Amino acid sequence: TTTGNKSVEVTKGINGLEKVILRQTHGSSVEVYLYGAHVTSWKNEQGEELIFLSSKAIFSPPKPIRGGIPTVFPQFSNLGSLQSHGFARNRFWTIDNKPSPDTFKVTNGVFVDLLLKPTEEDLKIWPHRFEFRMRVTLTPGGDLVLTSCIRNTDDVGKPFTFTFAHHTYFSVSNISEVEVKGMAKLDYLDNLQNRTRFTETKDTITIDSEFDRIYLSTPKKVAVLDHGNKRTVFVRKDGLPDAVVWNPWEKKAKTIVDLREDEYKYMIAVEAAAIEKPVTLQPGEEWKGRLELSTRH
Ligand SMILES: O=P(O)(O)OC[C@H]1O[C@H](O)[C@H](O)[C@@H](O)[C@@H]1O
Repeated sequence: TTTGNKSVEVTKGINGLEKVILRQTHGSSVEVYLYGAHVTSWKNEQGEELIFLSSKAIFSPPKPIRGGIPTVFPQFSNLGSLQSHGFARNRFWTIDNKPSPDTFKVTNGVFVDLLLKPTEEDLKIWPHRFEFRMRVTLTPGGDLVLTSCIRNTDDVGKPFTFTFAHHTYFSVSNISEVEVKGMAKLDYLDNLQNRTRFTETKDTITIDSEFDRIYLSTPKKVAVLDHGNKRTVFVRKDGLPDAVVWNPWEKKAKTIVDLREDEYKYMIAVEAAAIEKPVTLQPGEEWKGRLELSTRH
């Protein structure tokens, strides 16, 4: 355990892209790139990396960063006419130094507030004015919390509808050592079978081939156990009823240019999402979502 001061540092990351480093007194840290509001690192107090980042990740716009926590908005996957997973993950966000005080609850963690607003170019592909604020917090105990607030700022009276995911890639010792708990008896849409709906029969999910499912209306708490390094990450979520579980496995991994061939073994994506029931916002309305990742409880 290292001790130091808690801090927020804005610095240059890979390829000169700006990133923010959050540090807590007991040694935990988080890194988030302004490009995509993309978390690329979360370390516990022992300095262990909890988030998977591809060794072949391309930090070069417009390519989204492979690994970390991409922000999927306003469209999950190909469920619409936009590019896969929408555009929030490959836009430059800004640091919001003055979020309105009622946007996020006061916390005693270290945090940074990020903001995305559509450009005129964005409005051509998705004609809706919005403000997407995301607060990235590292709590005193080393938990990572992402709080999102999306507001319809359209003044001509048009609602809009979106799907959403925090596409979290967890770092694991080996995929064969991993269990995901919390999906027992839930319905899911299988992305590998045209999103056909099934009901989960197993209490615990283990993965030994390509896996790509949207579990529907899951509990607020899901656990990702890694027996290889005796670590469990607890995923807590609010406003994000669904959970995507994804591993490309060997064959699909070979088709992903920014993933090393064997790296599918060292990752699992467990994504807090709102997919089955898209969110609609009337002008002036806002939506809030929350994801909390913890190794302690
Ligand atoms: O390659 P990307 O566009 O980043 O998508 C990566 C993956 O994201 C989600 O987990 C989807 O369920 C998968 O079908 C998709 O392959």
